[in-house]
Amino acid sequence: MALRRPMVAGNWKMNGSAALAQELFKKFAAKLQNDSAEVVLCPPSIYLESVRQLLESNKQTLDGALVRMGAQNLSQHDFGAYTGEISGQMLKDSGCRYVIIGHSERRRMYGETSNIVAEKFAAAQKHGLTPILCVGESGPAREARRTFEVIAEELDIVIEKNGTMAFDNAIIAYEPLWAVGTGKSATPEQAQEVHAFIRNRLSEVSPFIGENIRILYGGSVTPSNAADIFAQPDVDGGLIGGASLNSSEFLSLCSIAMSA
Ligand SMILES: O=C(CO)COP(=O)(O)O
Repeated sequence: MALRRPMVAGNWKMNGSAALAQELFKKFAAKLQNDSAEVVLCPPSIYLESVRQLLESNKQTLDGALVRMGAQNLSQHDFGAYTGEISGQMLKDSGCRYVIIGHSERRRMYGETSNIVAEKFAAAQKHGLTPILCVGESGPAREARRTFEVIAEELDIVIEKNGTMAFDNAIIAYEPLWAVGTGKSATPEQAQEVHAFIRNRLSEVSPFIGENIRILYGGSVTPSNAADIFAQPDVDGGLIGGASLNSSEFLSLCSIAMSA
């Protein structure tokens, strides 16, 4: 059995504040005392510096806990005339270890095609960031029994452009669109089924990667449904939206992951 350390990553989306970061760190210092799960904060880019400073100033109190920082997006380009964009190198310089790639909100609302997602995946790795690649089917696709087809397509484009070995340093998040922000999470069985499919697909090319890659579930995770979802054999934690904005709920989710 591979030892995959569970991860709880908070995707704040366009929410939160420097004050929320401070509140979270106060609770981390009191309650996060072991490294059996990894905790990642992905605030809006403008707050990365606040979180970086909090990570730095809480080094002692967080001793034993693994708290890290990620961004929500990056440019596929290295530099240049791309107004409003942020490069992988800039995120790396800001202290990020992770970056979310291909979130359904970006695919849907900002025209990110699977090709762009694959380029962003490459850009992240080029600059020493670990991509958290989001995949997931829409409600109609699930109803039409096209879930596996959609997931396979989204994965395969990234594999084709970057090679399977690129997944040696990546995380995948399964986020069904019908569960994101709807209050209706996937059942533990639905999540397990898709996670196993993703793991098997990667295992076909590299059993090592299939066995070791962490696959997070995202979509309406709360402290009341997390334990059953995180307990599934192929679920390695969660990518949390709404509940990551409430420090008590987020801390509960971290504790649940630590005992999963
Ligand atoms: O999109 C998500 C995380 O990236 C999930 O959002 P919710 O937890 O708010 O459903």
